[in-house]
Amino acid sequence: MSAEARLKVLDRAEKEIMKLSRTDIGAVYEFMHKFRNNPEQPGLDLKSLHGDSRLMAARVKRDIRALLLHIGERDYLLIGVEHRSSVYEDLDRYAYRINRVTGGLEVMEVDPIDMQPVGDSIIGRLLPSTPAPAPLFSAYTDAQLIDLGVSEPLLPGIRRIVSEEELVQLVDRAPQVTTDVLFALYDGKTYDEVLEQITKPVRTTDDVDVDDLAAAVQRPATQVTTDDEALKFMLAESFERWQVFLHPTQRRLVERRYSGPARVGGGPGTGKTIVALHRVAHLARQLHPGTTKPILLTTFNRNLAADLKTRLLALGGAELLERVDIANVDRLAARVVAEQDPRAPKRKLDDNQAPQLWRKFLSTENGETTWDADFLAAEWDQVILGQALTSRSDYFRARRPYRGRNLNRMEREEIWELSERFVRWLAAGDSWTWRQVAVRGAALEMARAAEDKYRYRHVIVDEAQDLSAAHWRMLRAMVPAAPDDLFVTGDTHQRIYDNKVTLGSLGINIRGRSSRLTLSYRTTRQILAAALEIMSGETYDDLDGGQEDLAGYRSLLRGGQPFFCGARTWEEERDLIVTQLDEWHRPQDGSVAICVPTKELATDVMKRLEAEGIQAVEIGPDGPKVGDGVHVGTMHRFKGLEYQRVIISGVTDGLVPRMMISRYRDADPAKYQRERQRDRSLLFVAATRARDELAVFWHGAPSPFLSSRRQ
Ligand SMILES: Nc1ncnc2c1ncn2[C@@H]1O[C@H](COP(=O)(O)OP(=O)(O)OP(=O)(O)O)[C@@H](O)[C@H]1O
Repeated sequence: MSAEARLKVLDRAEKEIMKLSRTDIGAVYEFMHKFRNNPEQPGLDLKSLHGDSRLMAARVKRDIRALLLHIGERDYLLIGVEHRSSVYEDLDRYAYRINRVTGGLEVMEVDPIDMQPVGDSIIGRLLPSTPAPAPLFSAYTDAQLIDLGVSEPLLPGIRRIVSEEELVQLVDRAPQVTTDVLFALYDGKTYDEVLEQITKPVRTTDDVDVDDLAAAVQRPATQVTTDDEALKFMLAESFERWQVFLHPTQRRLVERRYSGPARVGGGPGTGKTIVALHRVAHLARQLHPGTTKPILLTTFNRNLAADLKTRLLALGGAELLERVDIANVDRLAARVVAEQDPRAPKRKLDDNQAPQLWRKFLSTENGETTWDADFLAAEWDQVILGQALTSRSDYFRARRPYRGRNLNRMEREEIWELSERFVRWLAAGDSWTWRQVAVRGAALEMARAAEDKYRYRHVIVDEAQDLSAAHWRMLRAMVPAAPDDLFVTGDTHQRIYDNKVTLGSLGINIRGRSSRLTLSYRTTRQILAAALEIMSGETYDDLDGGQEDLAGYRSLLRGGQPFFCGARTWEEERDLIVTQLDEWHRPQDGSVAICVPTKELATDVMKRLEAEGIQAVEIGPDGPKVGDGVHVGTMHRFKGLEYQRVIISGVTDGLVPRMMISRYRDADPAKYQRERQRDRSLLFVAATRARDELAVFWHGAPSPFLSSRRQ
């Protein structure tokens, strides 16, 4: 009798498939189609493997077999792909278990002779005869390790591990949670820290029945794909793992139903953007079909928005893209204003021109004022626009944190007057700043919301740390308060624009719906350690008035130590850059980037590369101009990018942090601290763009942020 079957693919099998040749991947793809149509068709030769009636093998092609688990009735799970000889030789080496902590299904290989996981035999050979070093995990009992989520069948092998090399071998094919837990303990985290940071986020809330495979396959801890999209991607060579397999912690955040606004934090490279993209796809699947765009996906700047669009297309295709509005937040505000206020000024000025504009305004329009232009510019930018204050009485009542000097009522009256005149003066030149556009956009959207007019059903925000109060007010007003209304991802350690907010005070209550990702997929442990050193000694907020740190932030990737080197002069430092590129064999395929603090240095570096016959490609506001070459850009441009190798150059005292901020040191200590923290974050962002290798150069004295390099 023929009957269709449901076939899912376990991530473990998917990894094995990816190691096959393209022709064999194609054969697996064909096999899956045939199997779904009728698993009993004779050509597939489906049979139970001795030892376990649920474990089955089927024919993919002459020398390849699929290893399957029969979940129940017509449900099967592809758990491995093997060459025929190995399938029939050592069938007992496969073990599958339902993890009691995560409730997920775990499949692993165990040794046929002594039922120990593969790797033990190698470990056995590696063990020196005398004297035996202490096993790495002897401080923990079996029960403790199991409580942390370690897979039980692997325990005997784990007990014998005495070195990092053996640990790496054992965890190579171990389930994800086991790997995470063992590495965290190995890194020196305490039992309680691991329990809190690694186990708790993946612990299932259901009662786990260790025989119920069907329930286990449904849980997020079992990483499966339900269709053959992944294989299609692989064949098209556009496949990236994140498109299909999320870490259980990530998946939980994506699929949860939140009773209101929710926030996901976490260090660089932990997959916040990936989570935001999957969240969009998840929410879109639950919407009624239609032609509208009920979901907004927004971020801080233009090139990041363009990148989100490309990635969302890869994840869900044109169909998903059609339901989602993607725009950077300033463009969104400009759109709102253009739609509702056609008389608004046309020319939009960069916010950091404000001090210069105030100076010009005061000298041409108001010769007699005693106020300092920088002070007024900061008061207008940070307090009036920063808090999106639209009336005189709001300004009289406003708290002015971080502004140093107190202002009495009369002084506020004067500043408000001057600000109004300044705005009129700008408008007379048909100009205003982007911050003004955002404030106007927020006011217009709030007026619409007061009439129950909303633009979206769901709003997803990436790079949330950089949005201003006005941006948040506008976004809040674009979506009605309801479950799953706002979902925001970001990392305050990477705040590189001067916008610090408390979401609660802006009508966005994330209390109790805030989570953090801790596993970096991008950077090696060695690079992470160097980047974290840059951040030492500062405190960071959690976007809601509290503090946040990077506790538990880690990576399973390994590589060489980052290279730090100083030169005497800028000329010599450029020699260092060329030498470093030579050492890397001058790759010009877009895998290397050079990051510098200023535009002038970027121009100098590009000239030097060109003189060397190396194609230098500038990273502009929309990202690198072309994909090839060696990319060169200022630190601000690096947000959202990722390279195999990165050189950060010009990390010199006076450039990082910028010399000009020292004028605030006494005049406005709070501003000084903020600016210094921003520059530190810029360096942190730059350092965490590197996947495999990082080199950091300076000339003269190194930046104070490289404290351990200073004599
Ligand atoms: N589950 C996953 N499987 C495989 N790769 C992943 C996964 N999650 C994230 N990645 C990869 O890790 C890298 C970083 O992801 P992403 O850009 O989402 O991190 P982020 O937290 O937003 O980083 P940043 O804060 O630095 O912008 C990307 O290359 C992404 O493809």
